[in-house]
Amino acid sequence: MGSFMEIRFSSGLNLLKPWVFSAINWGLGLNCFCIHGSGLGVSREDVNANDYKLYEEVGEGVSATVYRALCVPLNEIVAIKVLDLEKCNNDLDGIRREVQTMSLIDHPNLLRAHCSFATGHNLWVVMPYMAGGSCMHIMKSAYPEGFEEPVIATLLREVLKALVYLHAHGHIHRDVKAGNILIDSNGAVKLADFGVSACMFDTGDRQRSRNTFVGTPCWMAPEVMQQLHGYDFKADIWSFGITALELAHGHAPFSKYPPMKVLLMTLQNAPPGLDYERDKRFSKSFKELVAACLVKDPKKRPTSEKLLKHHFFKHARSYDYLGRTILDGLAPLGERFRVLKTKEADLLVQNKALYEDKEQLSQQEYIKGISAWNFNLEDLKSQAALIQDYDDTPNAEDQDGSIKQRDHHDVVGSSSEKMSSEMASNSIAASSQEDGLNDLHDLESSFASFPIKPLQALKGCFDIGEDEDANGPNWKGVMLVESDTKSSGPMDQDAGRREGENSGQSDSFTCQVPELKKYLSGSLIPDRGFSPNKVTGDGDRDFPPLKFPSERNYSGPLYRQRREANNTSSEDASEGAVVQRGRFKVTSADLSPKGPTNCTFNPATGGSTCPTSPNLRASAVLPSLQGILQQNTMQREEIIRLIKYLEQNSGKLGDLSEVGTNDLLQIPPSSARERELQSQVLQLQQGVGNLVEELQRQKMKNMQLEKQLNKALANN
Ligand SMILES: Nc1ncnc2c1ncn2[C@@H]1O[C@H](COP(=O)(O)OP(=O)(O)OP(=O)(O)O)[C@@H](O)[C@H]1O
Repeated sequence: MGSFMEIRFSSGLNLLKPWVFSAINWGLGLNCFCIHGSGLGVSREDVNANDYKLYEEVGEGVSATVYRALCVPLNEIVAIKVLDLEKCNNDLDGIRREVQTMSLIDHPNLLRAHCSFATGHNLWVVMPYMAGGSCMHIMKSAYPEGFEEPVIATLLREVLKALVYLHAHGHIHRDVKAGNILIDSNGAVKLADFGVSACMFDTGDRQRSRNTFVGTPCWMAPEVMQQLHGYDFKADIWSFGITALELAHGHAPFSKYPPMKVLLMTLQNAPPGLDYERDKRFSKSFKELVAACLVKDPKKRPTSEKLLKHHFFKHARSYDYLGRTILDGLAPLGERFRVLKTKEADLLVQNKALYEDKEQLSQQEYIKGISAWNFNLEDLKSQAALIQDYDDTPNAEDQDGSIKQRDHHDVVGSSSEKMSSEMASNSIAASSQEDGLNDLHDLESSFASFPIKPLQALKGCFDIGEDEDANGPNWKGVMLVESDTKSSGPMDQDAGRREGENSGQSDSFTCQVPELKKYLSGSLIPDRGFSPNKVTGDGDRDFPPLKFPSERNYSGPLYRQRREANNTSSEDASEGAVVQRGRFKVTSADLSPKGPTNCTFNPATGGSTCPTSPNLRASAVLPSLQGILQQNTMQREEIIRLIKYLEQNSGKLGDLSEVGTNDLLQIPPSSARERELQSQVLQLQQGVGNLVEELQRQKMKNMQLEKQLNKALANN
């Protein structure tokens, strides 16, 4: 740990108002953290606010404002980060960590604090003034489409040197992003913001903090999001890779999506990367570097030390190159910051109708790329509720070189559009709601049983990170309420990376539907009565599993509407496709003309293997076709009977199919049994939906056969 020293606060003071607590520790007991031999060249134990003259604002974070300032005794320009301790609520540990780390680090590529002290309910952190500002601000002001490769190589190499140092000292930065890469007037690069950094050697609470969400969603490594096994310094390598993409495109991948969607996309999709076609302007070595960092399995990511030796860094220049290129002609930092702030304020006004209070703040913070975005459960629930089916192709879009206009303005605009359209769809589902905000609240309350670890909960409904194994899809029943929060599958999707990128796939979420063995083979009516337990079972199966792509199992009416709308899916209707649902298997080959003979109908399976031909004789075809028709009619009747049966046997099921899953979830389950029953009812509901879908499919098939029949009759 070298010079890293530990400064502890008295835990007995925790009940005090945070800023009082901090002022005591910063202002009295520990005074200020002064750096001996710092850039200011002095050691002062008695610094206070009177020694500084604050000038204009040059930056803003979630709980801090940064000013250009003059250190009067030394007549030197500095930056002062003013943290409002009242706003920080209980995150004193984070502040302490930041100040502590900033005071103790000693590396030319890390922003070191000169000193810090409490004044009123603020904490002032005095640091070197980085006149160029952050890379994010520079891009927003002058390079909305990102930097050229030599600039990126130069910036990244400096950042990597900082990471090598931090990692060697057992620290994880946890918030590597363009907004935290600062440049001084000469082009020197420093990684800043240790507000969420963590020490690998920590124990107790601090160790536990590595099992929490920390960072900014777009830059956050999958293992950080997952909260399963904790994470280590490799999380910084992922963020470093995302930062590389950010510097290349002017925005981070997925930056236009709401936070929850970003989390899910990061977990579910192939890792983002530079596209060999669309990002032609970048070298192969850059693409390789990004690909090496953005591997989902942290163990497969290189260390910062190894990465520093990557041949991509041969493109790097000395830092004064940055001064001559990207800083050249830029307005003073304060002025740039003011312009950007005005833009943001205008957009806030425009979007006021869409966002209110917390939601607005949260969304805006997220859009600004502020670290430690508020990941509280309520926010996550509402974000999750706003997620729509994956009908878009985020990867393709994010990697599309043609869509690189994301300055702040555009990002806010697109997000708000998305939010509004998502709210609109949800309000269709919840018909009684008057506006988008009400929708949001209602949707939030509908997540009464949303488990504490949201992403693990989502495993239950989105099958996060679990690939289908070689033997077929993972065939877990949907258990929204009682989902197994422990299970996790292999996260490494490297193999699929290139396919994902090239096809622009969206990697739709899939909801696994429960087993319906009894109803998809043999009689449609269960012979030993209907037992919900059987449905949830995971026993032997003699039929191919069903998957409903892009469906949320908790969206009530919306879910049903979507499925109904999809009933005429191309899968079933298209010629040449193999349609396989339980015992029904129809191929285009089966329907195509083959010859006058071999016309068979298997009443046991109901499957058609009956060829047709212009020369076919009606006498040969008709009995089979009539048989099929009859079979379909029977099946239809059976399905209807089954629906009635289910309605009778599960009491409220008839009502449930009307009210939707959301309403179900609004009733807080008081016992484990109740929860179990609730999840069984959900499964039953899905079973019914499943059967209805099957019925529709049969209808379609019927129609096709009728057509064939008519055609055959006409030919004869
Ligand atoms: N020493 C500095 N010199 C010049 N500008 C700075 C300096 N430190 C910070 N800034 C500017 O202020 C912004 C906010 O600072 P900082 O990131 O430290 O605050 P924060 O509250 O931790 O923000 P966040 O959590 O969003 O990263 C930075 O993005 C940068 O543009």
